[in-house]
Amino acid sequence: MSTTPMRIIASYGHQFLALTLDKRTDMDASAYIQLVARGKKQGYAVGDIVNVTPTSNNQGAIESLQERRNHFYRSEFNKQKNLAANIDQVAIVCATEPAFSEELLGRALICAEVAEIEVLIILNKVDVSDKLASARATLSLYPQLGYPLIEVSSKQADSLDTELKPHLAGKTTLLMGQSGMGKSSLINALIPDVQLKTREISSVLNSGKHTTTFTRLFDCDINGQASDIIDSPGFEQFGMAQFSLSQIQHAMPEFKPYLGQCRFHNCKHLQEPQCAVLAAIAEGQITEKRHQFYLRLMEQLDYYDHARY
Ligand SMILES: Nc1nc2c(ncn2[C@@H]2O[C@H](COP(=O)(O)OP(=O)(O)OP(=O)(O)O)[C@@H](O)[C@H]2O)c(=O)[nH]1
Ligand SMILES: [Zn+2]
Repeated sequence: MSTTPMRIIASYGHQFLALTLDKRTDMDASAYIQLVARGKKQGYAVGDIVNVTPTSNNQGAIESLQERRNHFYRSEFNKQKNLAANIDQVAIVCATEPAFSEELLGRALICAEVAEIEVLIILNKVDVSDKLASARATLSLYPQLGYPLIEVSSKQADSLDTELKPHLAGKTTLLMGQSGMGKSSLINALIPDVQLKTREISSVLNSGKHTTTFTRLFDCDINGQASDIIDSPGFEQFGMAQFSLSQIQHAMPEFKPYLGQCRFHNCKHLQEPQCAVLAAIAEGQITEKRHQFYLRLMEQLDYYDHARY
């Protein structure tokens, strides 16, 4: 039997909704096809193109996955948490208040680097003026590492028009952030009727239980260009059990010029003699803060490795 290519536009646990490639998410909810994964349980992500055998009007079985351009996920031990596939960029929402976790930001940046996906850092709630200076001070490092940083307030439409929309127009963006950073407020401001659309999806996906804790894609018009925004649940952790130490080292942009320059080829940049990374820290080319971050990641990899075997 022949299969039909479809794009996954929502996922909740092991349930998926998809649309045929000619349809948009702002059409009637009856266009959504509920998918089941056949055979070997494989992880699928919002944004994946899958080949589907229709089983009834609004249902189908996933037969295979089309090759991904990229794949963004986090993982704790063997549990893989798919966030999105085939995206142009990851936008990480931070806020002046409540304070965001720089650790989680750093981890998300590593995942994006390994997956070779562009990043945008959004500082939201810049109208909270008494917290602005400290948020800016924390984030000032990241543009130096090559990550674009913009400042917005979801309560000030002009800041979205001038700062945010030009970055989103014509692109597929995964929007992520810790709970409370204002991700939903940004999406509400960007996409009209989003709450209604979310309710429709949630009724199909989760048999009537209204939940917003699923990942879903909205195709929308931004500055006259077809754009996709993928909304993901607020996260409180960011496991990276999938990576090797070398991948992490290469995912730190300021480490890159020094890798391979140490005396020992397998240098871990801990306290080895003639370590180029440690020398760069002493010269102020790499911050102490990022080295500490790197050491914490390394410790965690050791922990995963020992716990696995
Ligand atoms: N002052 C100010 N408050 C904001 C802004 N954006 C959002 N908020 C408030 O911050 C709180 C959290 O916003 P949400 O949009 O629900 O945050 P979220 O990141 O979607 O959080 P979860 O739904 O828990 O994932 C709400 O009380 C919003 O009104 C902003 O730009 N300025
Ligand atoms: Zn070294």
